Amino acid sequence: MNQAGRPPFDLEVNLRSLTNHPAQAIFLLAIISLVVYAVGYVVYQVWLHPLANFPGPFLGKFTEWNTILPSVRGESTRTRHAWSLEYGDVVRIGPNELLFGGIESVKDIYGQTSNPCLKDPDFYRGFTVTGANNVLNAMERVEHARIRRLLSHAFAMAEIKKTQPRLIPIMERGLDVIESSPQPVNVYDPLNHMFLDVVSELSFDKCFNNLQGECIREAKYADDVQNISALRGMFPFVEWLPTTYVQDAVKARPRLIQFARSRIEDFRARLEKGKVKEGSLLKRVVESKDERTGEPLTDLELMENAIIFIQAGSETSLSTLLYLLYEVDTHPDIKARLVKEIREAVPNKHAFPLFETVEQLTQKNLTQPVPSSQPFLNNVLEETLRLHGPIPVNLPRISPGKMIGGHYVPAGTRVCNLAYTTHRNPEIFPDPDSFVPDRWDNVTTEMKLAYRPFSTGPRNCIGLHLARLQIILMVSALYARYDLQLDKSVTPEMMIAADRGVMSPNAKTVTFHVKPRADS
Ligand code: HEM
Repeated sequence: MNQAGRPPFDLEVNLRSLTNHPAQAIFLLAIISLVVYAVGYVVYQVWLHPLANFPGPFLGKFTEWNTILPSVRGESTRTRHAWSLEYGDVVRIGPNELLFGGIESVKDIYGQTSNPCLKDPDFYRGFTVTGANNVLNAMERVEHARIRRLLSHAFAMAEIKKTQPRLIPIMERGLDVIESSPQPVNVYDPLNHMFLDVVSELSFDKCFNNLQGECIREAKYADDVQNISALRGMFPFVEWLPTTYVQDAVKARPRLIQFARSRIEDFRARLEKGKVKEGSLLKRVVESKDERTGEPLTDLELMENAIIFIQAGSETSLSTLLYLLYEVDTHPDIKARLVKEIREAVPNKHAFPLFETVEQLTQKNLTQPVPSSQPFLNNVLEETLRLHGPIPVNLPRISPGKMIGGHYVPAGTRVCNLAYTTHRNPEIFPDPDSFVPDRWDNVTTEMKLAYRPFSTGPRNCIGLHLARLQIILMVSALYARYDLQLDKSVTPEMMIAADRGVMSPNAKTVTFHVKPRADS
């Protein structure tokens, strides 16, 4: 007996007892192997892995949960930004994942190069409802280029301008709903419906009519499905989770497919009868043939792309417009300048402006070198997109094995550079958290590199002209027609962005007093 009153440890006796109880022995062996494997795994990941020399949070060196948990909590973008501030320009945030924060790496990750970083299939494969490819989720360069070529003509600014006779009546309807609502009015819902109506008109060639209370369920199917797209890609088993959020998305998918299919069939039927209206985006797409194969998009591809336009093109524009109105209203001097500029360009408060009327407010005046006399609306929009662009989020790519931002990154490593971080670089954008439209009077090379609300390179936003046109038209029409005043109930906390892939005001409540313009 030892001092504690226990018999001394006898290895031979213990081993003999294990041989007499094989089940216990197997269990013990399994536990020991597991512990050895776990210790070996952690030692390898932390000290011997090819990414071991990059700094970063300790958990991230050996577990994906480091990035998964902030995503599930809707805190992915702000958490990643905080890591960049804490650890520097290159951070190892996952076992096989690097987060870049400097502008040098932007072109290496997202730019047009002979050895590009392609989209991460684990992330993007969930962005399809039928399994067919669309322009957002096509991973391979050749396949993506084929779809993009077929779509790009329809999305060129010249074509987008031609859609105005179809868009403006929808926008007018949106204004009517806002104006006729009891005041003050939460503009979130009518503007959300309006952008969904606009994008459905262009994508399916038939408006949802959300503003009139139609197709609300169908628009929600698209939203529900989108909520778990990225999660589905990374964890295919997520659909088994019995939470309402996930199960709503699972139920919505077949309904969305059925709805989209019927809309495409309806479009085909109208096309055959010559009943499709002019300025139809979908008509342009259907007419496009691949210059290599001579083939157009298949009906399944048409459907997939139409759904992606709805998902990518509504909440993004909505969020940008809401933040612009909020920032302008909370900066009275900026509001006075912007309203004056718009009312001078659009003197008739009863007419809805055409884009051509206000376009000069969005372009630099090259004959006028005095910065302070540059168009102000453009600066206000750029500054809104810098601070509140709706997709400054994780857009993961895979390194093919190359130098990125001055570091060699092995093939297969997941890489990303957040626009959220480059948009807040204090050396490029002094006083980065303040809303300062005038900073866009003097655009430096660094600002051009850092600023990418629509991303950059071959996978940048195909809808950027449409986004700009509809936001500029709405801002111009709102300030030309109305005296707007933010209601006191709207607090900065309510405007903090919810982060669900698209960032938009979390409270979904942005209340304004909207009165017809007082002056003549
Ligand atoms: C202010 C509004 C918008 C912003 C800030 C925005 C931003 C972006 C960004 C950052 C990307 C890159 C996504 C990635 O790499 O995964 C993107 C891609 C895309 N956007 Fe937008 N977007 C806006 C509006 C629109 C609109 C109105 C549409 C169409 C109706 C649209 C359709 C798309 C599509 C289809 C892609 C995928 C392009 C590709 O991979 O080739 N977006 N957008």
